[in-house]
Amino acid sequence: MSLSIDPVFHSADAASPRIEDHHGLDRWRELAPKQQPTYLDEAEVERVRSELSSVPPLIFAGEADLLKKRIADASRGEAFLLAGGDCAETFADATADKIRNRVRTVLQMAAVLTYGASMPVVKMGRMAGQFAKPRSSDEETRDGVTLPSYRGDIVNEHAFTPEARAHDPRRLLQAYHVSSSTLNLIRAFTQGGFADLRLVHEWNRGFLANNPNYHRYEQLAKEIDRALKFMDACGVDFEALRSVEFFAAHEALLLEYERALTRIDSRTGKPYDVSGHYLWIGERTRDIDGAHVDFLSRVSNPIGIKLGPNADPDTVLRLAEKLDPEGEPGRLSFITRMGAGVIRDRLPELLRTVAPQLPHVAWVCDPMHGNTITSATGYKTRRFEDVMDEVTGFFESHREAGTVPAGLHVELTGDDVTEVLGGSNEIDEEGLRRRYLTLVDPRLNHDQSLEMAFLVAEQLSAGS
Ligand SMILES: O=C[C@H](O)[C@H](O)COP(=O)(O)O
Ligand SMILES: C=C(OP(=O)(O)O)C(=O)O
Ligand SMILES: [Mn+2]
Repeated sequence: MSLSIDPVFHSADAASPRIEDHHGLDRWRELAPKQQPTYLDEAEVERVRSELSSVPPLIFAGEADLLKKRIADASRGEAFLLAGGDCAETFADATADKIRNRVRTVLQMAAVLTYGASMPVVKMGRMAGQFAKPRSSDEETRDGVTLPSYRGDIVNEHAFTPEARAHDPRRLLQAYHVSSSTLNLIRAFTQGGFADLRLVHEWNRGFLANNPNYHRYEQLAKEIDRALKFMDACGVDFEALRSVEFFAAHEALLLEYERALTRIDSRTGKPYDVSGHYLWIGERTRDIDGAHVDFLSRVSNPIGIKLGPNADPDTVLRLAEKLDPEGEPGRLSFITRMGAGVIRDRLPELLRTVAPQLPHVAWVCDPMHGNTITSATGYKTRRFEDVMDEVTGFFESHREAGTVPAGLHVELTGDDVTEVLGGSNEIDEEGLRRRYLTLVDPRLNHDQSLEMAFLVAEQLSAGS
């Protein structure tokens, strides 16, 4: 990933709705956007909007274009996309250790998947901007007290007090600065030697040595070991494998934030949302005539759309027409999140009806959001076996339809949390109590993430 940020962005017309809006970047304001905060101090919002409109971009438009090329490769089956990270990043967890652990987990998974798929893996973090959460309910009640729901650190604080839960526009600025320092460290890690393939392989050996299911993964691990020794013997330049491309992704939910961080790229004259390389529209905000689809149709980044079990072919085709009228390779990905119980019913129909008309769109599996349950002990959780079953259903459906399974999008952390049931360490309902740290959805822990990578690598190599 290029580190140079060329002076190519004009922010002049990209900031305020009062200035002529050539690109329709403020049209969303007329479309009653869903899931937005309610700010009481409009003057403060205006100050924040104005400041965010003049801060340096977090990414360079050329990087977003490069990612489009990589996603186009994935849509053709010439690469595999791996996106992973927290459901909700927090300001408090933007520490060097936690960022390193997440990047390391994605790199470790990617190394295994690269071998399994015999293809490059496009690495992406739900990181450096994943701070805004859509919620099922506007309010939360505890012991008879009702307060606004937590909507992510960019909106309010998780603590259950009226002050903490108030929507504070200054958090938009804090989110920008935390994203900036997170992305800075990600760039340092991925360009500075931390991503060295030999190092990543050593970490994977360490994971396997301690894994109770070692025998399950032993064969693949030995093959990777031999492949690396073979590369070494052939004189492969491992120095060239010390840095990797790593892209930042988040849900484009808070349109005030995304709008203020949109700039005109002077190379092309087109608007780019420079808050992250890749932006997706969530299941709750993907209405065809809604504000989110309108806004994202006007920026040139690669875009994802979440598709739940109720997504019908006609809606999906209309979304594609609006968001990607030119059928630009890599512009659009469909992130399906159906649920293990229904993916084998719902996905094949979409693949049969939609995929032939949209051959340039990448189909990605989010096996998390359709598989959320509440444990008997009261935790919002997921079963590792359901998550894996959805992944298997995804590969089966694509195999049967003759279409390309282009990637995986998962909620994970690099730490040893106990939020998802199962995996080889057999976290059970009681075990959830030990280290349940997420503020919204349950994440795979480090070991569960790697187990997933080994299991997916098997499916990828079976399909190749
Ligand atoms: O991450 C996804 C959603 O924001 C999350 O699942 C919503 O959770 P809720 O149903 O608890 O509001
Ligand atoms: C909100 C999310 O997902 P979805 O829109 O698919 O529910 C998410 O990815 O955290
Ligand atoms: Mn989530």
